[in-house]
Amino acid sequence: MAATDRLNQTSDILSQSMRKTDSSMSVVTAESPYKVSVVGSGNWGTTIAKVVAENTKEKPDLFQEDVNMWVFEEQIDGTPLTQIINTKHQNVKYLPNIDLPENLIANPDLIATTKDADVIVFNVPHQFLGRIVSQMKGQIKPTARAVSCLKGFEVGPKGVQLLSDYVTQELGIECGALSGANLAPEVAKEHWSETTVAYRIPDDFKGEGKDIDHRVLKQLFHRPYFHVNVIDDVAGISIAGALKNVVALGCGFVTGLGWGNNAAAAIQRVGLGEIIKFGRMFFPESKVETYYQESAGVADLITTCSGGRNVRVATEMAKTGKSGEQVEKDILNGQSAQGLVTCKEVHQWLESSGHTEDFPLFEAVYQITYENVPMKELPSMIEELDIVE
Ligand SMILES: NC(=O)C1=CN([C@@H]2O[C@H](COP(=O)(O)OP(=O)(O)OC[C@H]3O[C@@H](n4cnc5c(N)ncnc54)[C@H](O)[C@@H]3O)[C@@H](O)[C@H]2O)C=CC1
Ligand SMILES: O=C(CO)COP(=O)(O)O
Repeated sequence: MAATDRLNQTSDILSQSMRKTDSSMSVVTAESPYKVSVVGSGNWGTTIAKVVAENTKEKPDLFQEDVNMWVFEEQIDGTPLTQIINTKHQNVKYLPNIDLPENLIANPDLIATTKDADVIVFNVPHQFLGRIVSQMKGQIKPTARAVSCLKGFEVGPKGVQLLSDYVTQELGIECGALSGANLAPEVAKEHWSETTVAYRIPDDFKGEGKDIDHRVLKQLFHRPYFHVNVIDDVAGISIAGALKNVVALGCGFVTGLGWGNNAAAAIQRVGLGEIIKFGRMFFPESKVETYYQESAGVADLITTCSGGRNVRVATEMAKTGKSGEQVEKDILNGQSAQGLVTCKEVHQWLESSGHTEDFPLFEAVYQITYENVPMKELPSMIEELDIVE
């Protein structure tokens, strides 16, 4: 490329990035500031609630300051967790040693937390979502909008469904998604990271200043340490977020066996291929570029396989020979490794749709986790099934 072309290209990139900064910093207001609630208070639930509450405090023209966070109540040394959060302003069990904003208010009553909300941010391990939304039915504002920060799928009689679509179907409100390379402990410590928010503007959009749109979502989630890109591809970011947890289990198996970085990289390579294939096969509306351009794609795969809970659980499974469920209990102190649930659900779906052989890594992870297939068989399972294909 000629030097002048390179110069022009650089100046294009710079002006694009300046436009990006401009739009993220433009003033966005609402006719009536939006009330935001968070459903969930685990490791990521509390971290996102912190992010959101910091923004609502700084933007009174757009959001009501107080953010309610629903907490699945439990006693910590005889004191309710909600009481500890509201007095000590720390979630001592799921996000210890992180100070939370005082305008973040913990509440054990799900309906009281969400009934007045204009924006509901869902952030619970996905095995609990069904029960939560069934309790919320008919109890929230019909005009509310939602964002799901969960990573997983709903698999049932209707096939495989995105969790955001499940929320929309069950509650009748538009639901987008937030997903990215975001290990909660790092975001909570305000170490810089990126994320992707995806949201489709619904047909009943009430207009700028009256309803949630991409600019409002950027204002809600973007922080100096948490950079947000807002796009339309809800399916792409949700598929990547759910399936990277399955790949991370595979990565943990080879790591725990002591096979080193080459093996871990091989699992991630195969995993990325299967993630993209899954998206194209079952959610053709998802965009392939989302997987490599967005934080929710390959970047999330890398961070999770480097240091997430799923890779840690699988590594420990390999080292101790214990089941995934047992290791989760032993090392996560009540947190969840979602790959254990997701690999089972993905298997159910692939089996019922006749596609197990198209996804040898996902299938191998399932068989190792639940059917006692030895981990050392993993390379040959991927290879043999590749040959069948
Ligand atoms: N932790 C992380 O680094 C990240 C997590 N995610 C995703 O966010 C979602 C939420 O994860 P975390 O907040 O980390 O949760 P977590 O893994 O910390 O789970 C603990 C939470 O589950 C709740 N819980 C336990 N039993 C329950 C029940 N029967 N009903 C309702 N809630 C119950 C606990 O009260 C606690 O709030 C998951 O889908 C996860 O994959 C996404 C990005 C980062
Ligand atoms: O989704 C995550 C990072 O983006 C967290 O991954 P783990 O659940 O494996 O910790």
